[in-house]
Amino acid sequence: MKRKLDQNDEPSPSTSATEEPASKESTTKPEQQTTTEPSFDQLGLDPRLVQAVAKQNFEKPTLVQRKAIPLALDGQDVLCKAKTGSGKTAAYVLPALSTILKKKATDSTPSTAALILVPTRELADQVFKAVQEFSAFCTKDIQASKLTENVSDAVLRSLLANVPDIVVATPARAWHSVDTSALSLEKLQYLILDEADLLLSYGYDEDMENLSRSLPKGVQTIMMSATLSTELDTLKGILCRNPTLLDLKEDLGPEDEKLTQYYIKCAEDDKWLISYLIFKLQLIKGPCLVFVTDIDRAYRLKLFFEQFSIRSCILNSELPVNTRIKVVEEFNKGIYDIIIASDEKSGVFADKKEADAEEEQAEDNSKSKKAETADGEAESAQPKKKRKTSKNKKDDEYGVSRGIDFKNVAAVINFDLPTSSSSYIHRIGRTARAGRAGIAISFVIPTELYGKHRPTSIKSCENDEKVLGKIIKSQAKQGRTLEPYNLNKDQMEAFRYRMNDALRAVTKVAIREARTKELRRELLRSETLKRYFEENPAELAHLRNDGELGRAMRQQPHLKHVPDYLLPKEGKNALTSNDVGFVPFRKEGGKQRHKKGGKKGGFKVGSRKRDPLKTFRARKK
Ligand SMILES: Nc1ncnc2c1ncn2[C@@H]1O[C@H](COP(=O)(O)OP(=O)(O)OP(=O)(O)O)[C@@H](O)[C@H]1O
Repeated sequence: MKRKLDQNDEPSPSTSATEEPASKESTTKPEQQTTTEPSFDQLGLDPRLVQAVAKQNFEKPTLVQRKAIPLALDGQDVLCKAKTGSGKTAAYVLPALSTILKKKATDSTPSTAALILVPTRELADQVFKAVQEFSAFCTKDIQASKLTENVSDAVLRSLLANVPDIVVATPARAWHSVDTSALSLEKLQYLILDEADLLLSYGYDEDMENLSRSLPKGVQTIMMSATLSTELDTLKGILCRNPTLLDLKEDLGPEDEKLTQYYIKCAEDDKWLISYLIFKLQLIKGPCLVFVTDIDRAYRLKLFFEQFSIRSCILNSELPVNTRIKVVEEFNKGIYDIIIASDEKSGVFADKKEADAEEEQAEDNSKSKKAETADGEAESAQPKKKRKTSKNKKDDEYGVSRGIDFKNVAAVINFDLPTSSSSYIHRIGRTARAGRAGIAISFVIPTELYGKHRPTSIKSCENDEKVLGKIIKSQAKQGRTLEPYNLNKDQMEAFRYRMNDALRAVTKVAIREARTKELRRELLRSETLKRYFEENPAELAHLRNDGELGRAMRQQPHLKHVPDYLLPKEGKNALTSNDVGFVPFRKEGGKQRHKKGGKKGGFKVGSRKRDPLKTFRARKK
């Protein structure tokens, strides 16, 4: 009989494949956790790891950690679905490290015991850092390597010469290392696939198949993701695994929800106007991630913002991986407040017409399989589907909406709506992480307004309304809602000519120039090219002198300031009768909001009472 685990159940080897804990005691509400929930030192982990976890200030294991760690330590294959930002990394790194330490206590022969595969280089970097942090008290016993750079085979061999216990890599780099005999998987005990459902979408099909043929028998497999897709069935087929499914749904009440989601239906050019207002008038303060469809769009928005003196930085697949990692690090340190990320991979799922239908199908399939497994029947191995090589192979190993742990993101803004509900889940998952609050605002172009403003129209938004419908449906399954975000159109109008002025200045030439300028800067910084430039100084000089900044963009200094006369004098009640998600342009009575202690007011996201969008303080320059 199918057995349901509740929050206090310890998973055991006989655990059924299903997991519907409907837990309120999730990571988002640690204070509600009952005393019967295990602490880190009760999970069976090596004490040195528990010490490292304490050093990270992790007070209690999150739901996914409580459920997955015992199963993994017990030697089971696990396929785990848990929400974004719920702590999946520790849930697989800790048991892998613990198993290695246990083995090392009796056998010190060097061997690579764990391979962690991730879809992007940024994620590899992040996971590698997590491995280092968790092994901080056993550095003598744990050697880890990260394989992301396109280095020569000789360098690769030297990197792996010390036979690291744990390797973090993208499937392509992992397979290349195995293929060139730099890495041996003979003694592998653990295979971990993070963002598992994405590995095939990123075009790693062949690499995964090749790797699967190099795995020794009996390797334990852990697959983690925040969304399930049919790709996972294919992966299970490739790896011939029959994992226990942990489908962790955190059944939070509305009062527990830390993520507030809004959508704004507006015309194509209104997006630019509203975004300008949001940032210039500081309707949102704190670190923001702005997602757009492609690289040109990102530079266009950046140049548009620059004219209003709104500083932002860019993240895209064209930038070298080290630059991308640096951008994320600097954002996490608070150096930048706005990242404009082109989520080129959001089309991964959209490429397939029935993406969301497939996703739902996958969930249904897993449910029926859960029932089978729970009844004690062995789940039949998936018939190997003919796997097409993904169109996205040409893409770099880049991804920003999946897995990257941006810290303290106040808001995610879908300037361009993604084209599938899965992409939406991962994008908004960059905020409200680890129990923190956050908001998501998505622009939606109504069908009748699509293509009406050619200069700002973009193909990916053609079906925004349809996609919004799917998003609302998929969020409703998690008990979440999206609310319309109401703006007073009349008040916005006063700013329209400024928006148009700025938009007109951002020509195609200006965008191209900005794009090349950024690449040029990265080339000049490149360590790899240092030697080349030493030998070819003329080329270096040429690169340095090739183009001045902003040459192609008309400079309009007057746009940098917001004149007082543009700001409405009335309070918010005079502006609208609708109070939901309303953006007041000036606080009632014209007084500015100050925090206790006399500091200038900001907002705290996630609380209705302190809705960031309701506590605006206009910046007058
Ligand atoms: N037990 C814990 N207590 C407090 N913070 C935690 C705990 N576990 C993880 N975190 C923090 O939560 C954040 C999110 O963790 P992580 O990146 O592992 O989430 P994730 O589930 O893998 O997210 P995604 O699906 O987006 O990849 C990290 O900053 C991490 O340090």
